[in-house]
Amino acid sequence: KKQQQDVFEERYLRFISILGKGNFGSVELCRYDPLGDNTGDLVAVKELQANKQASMADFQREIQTISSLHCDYIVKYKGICYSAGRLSTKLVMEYLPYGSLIGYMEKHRQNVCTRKLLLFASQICKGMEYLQSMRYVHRDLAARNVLVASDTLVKIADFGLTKIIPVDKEYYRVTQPGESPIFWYAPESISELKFSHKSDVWSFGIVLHELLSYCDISRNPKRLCIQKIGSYVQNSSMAIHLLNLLKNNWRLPAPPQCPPKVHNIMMQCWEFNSEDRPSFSTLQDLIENILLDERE
Ligand SMILES: C[C@H](Nc1nc(-c2c[nH]c3ncc(Cl)cc23)ncc1F)C(=O)NCC(F)(F)F
Repeated sequence: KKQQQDVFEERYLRFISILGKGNFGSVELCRYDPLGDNTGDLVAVKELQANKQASMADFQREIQTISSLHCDYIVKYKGICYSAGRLSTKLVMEYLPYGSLIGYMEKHRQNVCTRKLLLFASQICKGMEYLQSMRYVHRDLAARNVLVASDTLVKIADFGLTKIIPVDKEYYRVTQPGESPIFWYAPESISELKFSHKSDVWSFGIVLHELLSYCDISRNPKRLCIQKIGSYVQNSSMAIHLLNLLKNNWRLPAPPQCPPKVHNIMMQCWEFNSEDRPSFSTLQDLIENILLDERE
């Protein structure tokens, strides 16, 4: 179905603030205010940083991806803005006022109970189930790429690394690693740059760990892995050290006060062999069952 508003005119896009910097672009908070009376909508506008090496083709693919997604648990595409001056295209998305999950947890950790964490987890699971149904592999599922729409709704965002699985294959193999977030990567992604729905499941397990750790910076996956590996190891060989740890069955330790049933789900997502990992629909049921079992 056609978006109700596809093209935004740059002259009505009022810059308010920088929301953050992504893989190769920055996202700004703007008000789209054609009437000029501040009654227009707040929007999140992503643009390619001109100097960045990432090609326009990658950004066009990101726009193609997000504009094809229609799901309550995925950040909404609103349209594009052709900025004449800079010959560049801007991606216009809905603005989620509560920001990224990391920032939200830092601020609201006190009044977020385990049930709320599991509600967020099941919503991320539903978003990933939808993404899989569209044959997309996210490749960068992490708490930093989950946005909070309200106290009871989170959405998956940042499709900059998302790829489509070819119909005749089960996985996507990338050519160059890029700035890879290896601490969220499945073993086959680290060793063979292979990405599949099952490697997204591994990353979902890491996100579950982040949620149950309330996105505590002192317990974040990168920090815990480096503590185990040793901070003297330089980046280039960090991947091989992490891979060996995973081969020897080391996994992230259960977060404090993490219910055993939830830690058990994480461990299933972290099965070394991708085919032994649950699907997102199975994960959905596992999480729902915990929510139902532990109803007061
Ligand atoms: C680079 C941008 N970074 C940030 N964005 C926002 C944000 C708040 N509210 C938002 N509403 C819609 C969007 Cl697209 C972003 C924000 N807040 C802090 C950030 F550091 C980003 O896209 N991050 C990936 C993801 F969106 F998943 F968090």
